[in-house]
Amino acid sequence: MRILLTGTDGQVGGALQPVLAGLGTIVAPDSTEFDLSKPERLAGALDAFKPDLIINPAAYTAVDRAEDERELAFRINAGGPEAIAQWAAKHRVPLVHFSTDYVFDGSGKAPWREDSPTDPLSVYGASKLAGDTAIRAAGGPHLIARTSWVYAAKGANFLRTIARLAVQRKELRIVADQIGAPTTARTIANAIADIVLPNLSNLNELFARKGGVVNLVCTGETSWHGFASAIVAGLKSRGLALEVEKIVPIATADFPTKAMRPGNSRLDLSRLNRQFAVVTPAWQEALSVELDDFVALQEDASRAEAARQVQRRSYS
Ligand SMILES: NC(=O)C1=CN([C@@H]2O[C@H](COP(=O)(O)OP(=O)(O)OC[C@H]3O[C@@H](n4cnc5c(N)ncnc54)[C@H](OP(=O)(O)O)[C@@H]3O)[C@@H](O)[C@H]2O)C=CC1
Ligand SMILES: Cc1cn([C@H]2C[C@H](O)[C@@H](COP(=O)(O)OP(=O)(O)O[C@H]3O[C@@H](C)C(=O)[C@@H](O)[C@H]3O)O2)c(=O)[nH]c1=O
Repeated sequence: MRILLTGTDGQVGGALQPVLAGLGTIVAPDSTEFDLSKPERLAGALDAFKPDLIINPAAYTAVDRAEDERELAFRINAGGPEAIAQWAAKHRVPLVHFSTDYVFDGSGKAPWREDSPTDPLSVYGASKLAGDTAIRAAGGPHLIARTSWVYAAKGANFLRTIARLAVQRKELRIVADQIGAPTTARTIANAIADIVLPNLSNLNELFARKGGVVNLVCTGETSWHGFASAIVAGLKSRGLALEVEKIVPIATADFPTKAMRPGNSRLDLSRLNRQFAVVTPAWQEALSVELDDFVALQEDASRAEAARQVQRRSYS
């Protein structure tokens, strides 16, 4: 089995790589070898890779920057996935792709279902929705896992932003009126593995029956303020020295950003639970696992830095 896995420098791709190891040959091209912003080149690359399964977490994820880079965001998030999906449909190769809560307008309080009406508020959300639509239109066997608020111990994400700000500032001001489910890349990777691994020999048939979009997030809900507060409490309880004393809940209007973000990002997990018998951990439980990893990485980095300083002193 040859698996083409994109985005392994990113959070979800990085978490998927070890989970899929041992299943066969994993081809993991970087963004120069398999550049989604050049959709016209992807079919040729796929002809050469000859994958039996494609998993595509690569994406343009800079939400605010996308407002100024609309064309690039659409090429990477819509044009690239469209080209991959057309190749996959033509060769009957199953495709796993990822979508976002930002395809919704964030109205109301009810969790969004897979078939709820979409109406993105941002260029990023619109570009991801265009990717989802193109994959469905290509008509091949596919699964689009729609997730939200993704983070990991490594990478560019909210956990690492808050950890950095918490050592720099006495006060953090964090929006408390956007509600969703923080989700670790590890949770996503494990769920995809639970779906894919037992069905490797019949993924086309599985995706034909149960494919399409499936929501995939940790269980429970919180606001970004609730998430930040849990991150800070978790870091403190693990002995990290932080400056922060106060985490002030604010309204979205008090934190102006280039891109608009949905107020209601709740995603309904019934389809994941029923169709795939996958149950994800509570967001607090997943956070605890990730914080252990984050703190271990910090300690490794401090030890490496201390060793470098000793070495520098011994040379001078
Ligand atoms: N992060 C989040 O909060 C959420 C993410 N999602 C979706 O989940 C998926 C995974 O996201 P996540 O792992 O967090 O993303 P990351 O931002 O962590 O990683 C993105 C990856 O995409 C690659 N990439 C970017 N541009 C290109 C390109 N032109 N061609 C090929 N590869 C490219 C990056 O490579 P390089 O480093 O070389 O640029 C990187 O490996 C995406 O589809 C995203 O839209 C959904 C909801 C929430
Ligand atoms: C740093 C910071 C952010 N915020 C707010 C801004 C925003 O509403 C919220 C999250 O900010 P971020 O910019 O880190 O997150 P953002 O990039 O919007 O995260 C999104 O990324 C894309 C890729 C997705 O698909 C989404 O599911 C979601 O995870 O926190 C504060 O209120 N105070 C702060 O100090």
